[in-house]
Amino acid sequence: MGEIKRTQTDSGSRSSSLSILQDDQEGFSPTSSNALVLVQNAPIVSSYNERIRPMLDAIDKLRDLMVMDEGIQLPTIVVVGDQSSGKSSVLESLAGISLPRGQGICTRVPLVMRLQHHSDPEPELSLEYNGKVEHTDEDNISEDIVNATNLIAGDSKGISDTPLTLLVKKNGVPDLTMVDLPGITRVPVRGQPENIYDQIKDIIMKYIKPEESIILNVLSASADFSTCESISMSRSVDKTGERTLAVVTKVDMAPEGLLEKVTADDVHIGLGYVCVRNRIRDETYEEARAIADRLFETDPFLSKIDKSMVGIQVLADKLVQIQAASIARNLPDIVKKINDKLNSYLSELNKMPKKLSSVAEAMTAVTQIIGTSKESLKKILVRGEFDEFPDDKHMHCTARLVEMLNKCSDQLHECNKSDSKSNFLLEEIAILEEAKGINLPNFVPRNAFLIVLQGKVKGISSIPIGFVEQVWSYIEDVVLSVLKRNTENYYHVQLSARRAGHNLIEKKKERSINWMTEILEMEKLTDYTCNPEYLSEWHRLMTKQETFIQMVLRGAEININVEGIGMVEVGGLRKYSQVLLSQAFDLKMRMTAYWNVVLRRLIDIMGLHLQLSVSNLVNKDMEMEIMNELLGPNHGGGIERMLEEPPSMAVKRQKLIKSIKKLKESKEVVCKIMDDRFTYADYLV
Ligand SMILES: Nc1nc2c(ncn2[C@@H]2O[C@H](COP(=O)(O)OP(=O)(O)OP(=O)(O)O)[C@@H](O)[C@H]2O)c(=O)[nH]1
Repeated sequence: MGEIKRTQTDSGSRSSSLSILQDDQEGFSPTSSNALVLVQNAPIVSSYNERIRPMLDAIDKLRDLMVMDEGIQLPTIVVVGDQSSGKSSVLESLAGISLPRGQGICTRVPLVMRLQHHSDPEPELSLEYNGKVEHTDEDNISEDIVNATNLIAGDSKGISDTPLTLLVKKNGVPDLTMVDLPGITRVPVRGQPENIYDQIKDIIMKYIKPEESIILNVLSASADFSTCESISMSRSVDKTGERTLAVVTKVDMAPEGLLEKVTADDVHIGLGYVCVRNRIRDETYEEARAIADRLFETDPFLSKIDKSMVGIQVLADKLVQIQAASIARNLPDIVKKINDKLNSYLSELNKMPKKLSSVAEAMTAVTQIIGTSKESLKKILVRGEFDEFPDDKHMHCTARLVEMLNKCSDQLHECNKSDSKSNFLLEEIAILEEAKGINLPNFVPRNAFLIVLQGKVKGISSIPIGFVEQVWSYIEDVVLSVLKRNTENYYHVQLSARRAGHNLIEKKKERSINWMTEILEMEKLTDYTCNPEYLSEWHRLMTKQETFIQMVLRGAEININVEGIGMVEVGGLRKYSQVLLSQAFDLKMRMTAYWNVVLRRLIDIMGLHLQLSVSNLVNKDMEMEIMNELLGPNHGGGIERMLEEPPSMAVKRQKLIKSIKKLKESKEVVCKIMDDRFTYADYLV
């Protein structure tokens, strides 16, 4: 049995170092399962180990917490190599335990191997996968790994990227965490999918891409390194090789020329080469170690290789140092990333709406939503304050509404002017001729005036109706967008508010159209105004009547400028009698004076109606409609439904809570070691 050699330190402690030696011959028991043994170290080495261990433990804890899922990469030694290059054999030698070995694909899932030295002579081994922990021992570990792999990746030769963690607590092992990955193969064997190469490559790339990863490239001595797939993969992510270390296995099978190969370093391995001869077949670790040592001492080719480049101990030392340096280098950044992520998730969670847990809370939320929406709408629709939407001109409502009203007014006035200048008085004459009766000739018949008036009102009626429709569709737009903004966090209220908003505006629009139609009917029915402007304007216009008629009858002019109308053609009027022309002129001037009054009356009243409707909408109708939508008999249960979060929101909240929990635990882990007064730079190599 190999033994662990210890001596008392000055302080009497029995702490172990990383120094790994092969058992010497004296006192060596061949039954030992340990390939590596520890000797008591100088205090400086020992303290180095004691300081590194907490950092490694912290990183391992972060790995267990799956902090990598949050996009925080951890320093990891990743073991890659072409199929059967000897990856598992190297790990076995480092751990002193049996792993599944053999020809063809053995490693089919990422195997996270955590080696931890512990003082108890009894090793403790456990496997963790799919959220469970299984305890095992050295005799069964190989078989248990195979079984666990089968459970994760299936019984055939398929692979999976679900990791399997093997924790080895054993006296004398170096404190190392490494991930063994499936070996690269181009040709699928029976039971393997056609794209096996791509699958393996994807897993390997995922692990070796992060800058924090150290690549342990396992190369068979007999292989041409430059054609190894694992070399081309590692070089694709680490061009200079600064984070790649090469282990050359099977040196016993191809010793010749190996020295030249590793010294030439054609493939740019920045962290250097270590040549090893692994345990094969049923050799014990001790036998294997002795054979390896002898080989590097006596083989004519291998003995020429510098001793700092051969043997498992050298590999263990290098790995521990590289690992420590990598952790020390990356730890501050990891701490920062954990803090940054945690803060950003916390603020995201805080920004999310509070999850409603009772009807009272839901009612309060609805009241708040309605209150806020009312205030916003009062500001933009009634008071003309647009500080909530400074850059969105569409929401500067009072300005937009008055523009619509002005446009409507322009259209109405344009329509009035459209009386053809060439048909001047002809329409009036035609109506007068049909409205004549047995009565005195110098009275303008009222029915003739009403006929002209009705025609004119009919002619413009589509303009105010169009205006009403345009205004309400604009208000609907504004109201729905304010409601949407204020209900964003309450899915069901948003739906109800939207429905309520739409229904309400439809009702208001219908009322306005009915009202407008009634106004137009009123205008058609009666010619009335108490506005004195009508009479004064008519009088003013009538002062030109005599002159106009004389000019027409004289026949000297074809075009005459008529006050209030402009230039008109009069050639066709000469044939009519003076009485008829006088009546027609009178009728025209009455209508001109009165029409101005009608148009102003329409525009004024449209403006006032609009203000009243908007004010009612904002101050009472909207609240009533939304409440009715949420609580009314047809849509009961609306408030209860508010207690359910929309699925997307619930998923997001759960995800955030989970990530925050993970990051808080991670923060605790790193805080603990940051508190210990390490100077991390001390560990940089
Ligand atoms: N002669 C000799 N054989 C070795 C050495 N290292 C490994 N082998 C043998 O090579 C074969 C493959 O070794 P593994 O350790 O299973 O290789 P692997 O890279 O882990 O294999 P996969 O994970 O399946 O790709 C086994 O039969 C080992 O015994 C060595 O140094 N010398």
